[in-house]
Amino acid sequence: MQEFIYSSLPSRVVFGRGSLAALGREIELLGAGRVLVLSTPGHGDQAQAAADSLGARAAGVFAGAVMHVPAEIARAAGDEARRLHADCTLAMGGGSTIGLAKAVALDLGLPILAVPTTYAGSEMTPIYGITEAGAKKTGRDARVLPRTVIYDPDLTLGLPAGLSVTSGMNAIAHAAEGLYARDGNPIMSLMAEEGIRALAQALPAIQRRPGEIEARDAALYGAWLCGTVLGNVGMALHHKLCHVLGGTFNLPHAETHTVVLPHAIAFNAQAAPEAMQRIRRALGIEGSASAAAGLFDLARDHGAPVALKDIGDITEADMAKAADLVVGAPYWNPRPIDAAQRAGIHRLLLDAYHGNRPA
Ligand SMILES: NC(=O)c1ccc[n+]([C@@H]2O[C@H](COP(=O)([O-])OP(=O)(O)OC[C@H]3O[C@@H](n4cnc5c(N)ncnc54)[C@H](O)[C@@H]3O)[C@@H](O)[C@H]2O)c1
Ligand SMILES: O=C(O)CCC(=O)CC(=O)O
Repeated sequence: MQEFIYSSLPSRVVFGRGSLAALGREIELLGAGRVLVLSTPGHGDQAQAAADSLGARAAGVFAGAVMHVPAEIARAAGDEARRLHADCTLAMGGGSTIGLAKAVALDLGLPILAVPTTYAGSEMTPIYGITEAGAKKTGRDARVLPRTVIYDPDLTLGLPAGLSVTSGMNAIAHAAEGLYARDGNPIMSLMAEEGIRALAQALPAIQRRPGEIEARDAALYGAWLCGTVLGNVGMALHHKLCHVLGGTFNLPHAETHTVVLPHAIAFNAQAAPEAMQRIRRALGIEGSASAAAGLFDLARDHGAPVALKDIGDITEADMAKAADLVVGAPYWNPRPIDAAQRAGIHRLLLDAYHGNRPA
């Protein structure tokens, strides 16, 4: 057995169909009396309904969350929280909304109650990301970890099939990198493998029938596990690539993870054989396909994009700039990233750009 250190993060999870009904009780347990409800612009009505259900404990609604948390939006939400004398935020939505709550927590120390409606996993992590002047800055801070998370699969029934698959792949990416994290441990590996298995089984069912609650339930369970892994152990090359592509080239988050993951896994395959075995097992691969090819097939066969050129305003020439940014400030990786790897990273990005299936 490898040597390891295991410490768990303090958060309370309420899971199950209809669990949003426990919102009032959970806010009361947090001792909050002036809750600012956050959402994206498209979900202002849902946020308002949650605020209405809280009655006098609600201070207001800020429905301005935007992907990758632009710094000016974070400042505007913080100003609104100050103006309303908020003592807590309720983040109802995907990673963008939860990310905005985290930016407010970083600024004002307000506790977060998160109600995730995608599979991105941010609700289980003390990781924040804020984008300013074309660069995404990420960090870890205990203040941004949501205190309470309500997982209600009913709220995910309206998530379109396409976004469900890419968001699920985003979650799978957290677990896949957790399997070879520098600070990995056996508990996180168990969670990672189970999280990938749950999502790999649920996503095809959701794509066939987006309204099937059993599959939604399993996907949210998988997202919880994968998010927990991301929160507890370090990220590596795959996340670095996605942070550069999202922060600098404004590519959509979940789609970028979906396209890049097979290529990052292929790049790391020889350096992390046990992780590859676990990913293959979790994906249910019986033949000779690699973990990387299995992930590519899971995305391609269920309607998700597999090429960067198809998901945003980005050119083949941008891949060289992205490679420079990744190599210039790398995250730890099982296959170390230094200047000598630049050509390999550039090749990886070109494969992702064109949507080539990894061997
Ligand atoms: N810090 C972390 O640990 C962490 C982890 C994962 C992702 N993130 C961040 O999260 C962001 C991406 O989050 P995301 O992929 O969840 O996307 P998102 O939150 O931007 O949501 C995507 C779109 O789907 C809509 N939506 C959300 N839930 C819905 C539902 N149930 N039904 C219908 N529509 C719904 C949203 O309104 C939005 O328009 C990125 O900024 C990323 O960096 C952070
Ligand atoms: O933008 C953030 O909040 C960081 C995102 C992160 O670390 C996980 C991810 O890329 O999905």
